Amino acid sequence: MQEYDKSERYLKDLDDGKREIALSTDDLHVSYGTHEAIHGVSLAFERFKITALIGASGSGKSTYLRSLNRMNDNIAGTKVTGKIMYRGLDINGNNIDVYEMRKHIGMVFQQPNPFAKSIYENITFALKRHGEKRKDVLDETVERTLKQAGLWKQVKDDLHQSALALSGGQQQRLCIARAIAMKPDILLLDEPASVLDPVSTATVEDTLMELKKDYTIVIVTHNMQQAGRISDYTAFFHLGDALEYDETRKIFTRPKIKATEDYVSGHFG
Ligand SMILES: Nc1ncnc2c1ncn2[C@@H]1O[C@H](COP(=O)(O)OP(=O)(O)OP(=O)(O)O)[C@@H](O)[C@H]1O
Repeated sequence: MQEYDKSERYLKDLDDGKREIALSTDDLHVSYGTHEAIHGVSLAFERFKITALIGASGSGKSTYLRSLNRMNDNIAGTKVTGKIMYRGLDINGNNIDVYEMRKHIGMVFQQPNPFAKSIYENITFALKRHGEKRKDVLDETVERTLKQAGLWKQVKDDLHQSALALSGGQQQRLCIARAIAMKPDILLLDEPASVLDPVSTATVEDTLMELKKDYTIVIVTHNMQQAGRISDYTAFFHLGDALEYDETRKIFTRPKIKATEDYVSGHFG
């Protein structure tokens, strides 16, 4: 593994007062038992932009992403310290209603994971759990989210069919529709296209480009072309640190540090 100088960090300070920051972390550390996987990462995510988290396997991208809406709370023995700031609130605090917070910060996972229910039920599940019974509101949500996820035309006549009958790419777009049904501010996606074929990947990418009009998106991806195609900003993770963070075109054309250059040019391993 290539050596690197930990002091060598080029983290663009987006939080300069000129942009609207939707979410940020300040000195975030994450440990699994005695193993610290994230060593104090401070990043700010601009509103209505797509930020890609890239880096080699095991560099901590998923661990960091999962922290952003406290999914690591579900893993026994995990400790997260540092601040996660959302709307002026440290959502890593003890007094946070995590369930409520996740309505604002939604997540889509690598494997499409629709419930074994109909397309309609998948999308309306959380709303109904929150007490919404009005059919017109539920119908409107189903249509709106499926349109935003680019799936409406394909499934509008089959809304009461099982979601499990959809293709992998369609299932993933349904999971995106489900994630936006609660109208979150922020969408976290952990390699949402890595198990999909190129055509489905392209449709998911198109969907994300559409969604950034309304949502702030943070996406983990191993696919450099994908990061280059869809993201505005890119953070390069290396051995549990964010080493470089800048506009994507700069990360890909003029990275400031060698570890980033090696990774984006495929010379890293
Ligand atoms: N649930 C867990 N329990 C213990 N250790 C974990 C757990 N999840 C991740 N780790 C460890 O944390 C470190 C970072 O892993 P993480 O999955 O966040 O990296 P990653 O960059 O997302 O990797 P990949 O690209 O392979 O998904 C690794 O050393 C990994 O072994």
